[in-house]
Amino acid sequence: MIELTKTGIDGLDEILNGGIVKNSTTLVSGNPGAGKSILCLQFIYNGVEQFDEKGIYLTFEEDEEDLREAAESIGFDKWGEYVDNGDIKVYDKKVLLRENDFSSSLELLLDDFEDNDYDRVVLDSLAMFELFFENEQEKRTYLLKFTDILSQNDLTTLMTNEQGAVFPETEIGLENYLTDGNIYLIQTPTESGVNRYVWVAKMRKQDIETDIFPMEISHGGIRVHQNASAFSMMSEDDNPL
Ligand SMILES: Nc1ncnc2c1ncn2[C@@H]1O[C@H](COP(=O)(O)OP(=O)(O)OP(=O)(O)O)[C@@H](O)[C@H]1O
Repeated sequence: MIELTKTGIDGLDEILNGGIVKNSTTLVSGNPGAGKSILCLQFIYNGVEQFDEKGIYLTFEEDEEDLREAAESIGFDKWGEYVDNGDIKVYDKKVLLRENDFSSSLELLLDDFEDNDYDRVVLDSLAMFELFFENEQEKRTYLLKFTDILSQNDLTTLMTNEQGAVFPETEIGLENYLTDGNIYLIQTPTESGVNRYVWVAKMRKQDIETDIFPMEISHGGIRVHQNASAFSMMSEDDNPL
């Protein structure tokens, strides 16, 4: 029986057929503003709030204070409280870049994994590997090592991946092979704002709904509509954007 980690995100667990496979690494791809960070914050926040599961958030883009502000402004009101009491551990760019090579950061993390019983990890973003390694071969080796360590420590991980194009690119990068799951967040501009969609393209060992489903971002985070018509039925006033 495959164990699943629920995201707690309305509609997403349903299209994932229950949740993300436990101990797996899933790539969350999308262009800027598509909602990658919000999905990841929500995954970690819901872990503590709904499932009593501790989480680690690794970010190279922001510092802890900014992340706290972003989380609380979207409605994850107790984010700061959870960080302060240790249910959520944030490794921000100040901490991660203080170590100037990846092995030192990795050791720091390993010690923490051993000392604490975490369940969920977010890495925002995969582009950090570009920062540490210029050499493609070295990048691959460490990425593989990193995903192995995560899985050995029973961690369910989301990694974000910045995409240039609005629609998923057809060229499949190495990171897609190294990860167990692939979630794409897509946004398309409309006259009044933007339409948002989620596409779970892959989830190893799981029978998933591979259609593209509409989603929205509003106070409280992401909600996925399982019925494609739900989005078009929303009135302009209901549209958060
Ligand atoms: N309270 C809110 N209500 C509606 N939409 C919101 C709210 N807060 C943020 N958003 C939307 O969420 C999007 C930001 O999402 P997020 O930061 O997760 O994107 P991202 O994919 O991580 O982008 P980047 O790669 O630039 O960090 C923005 O497009 C913003 O319009």
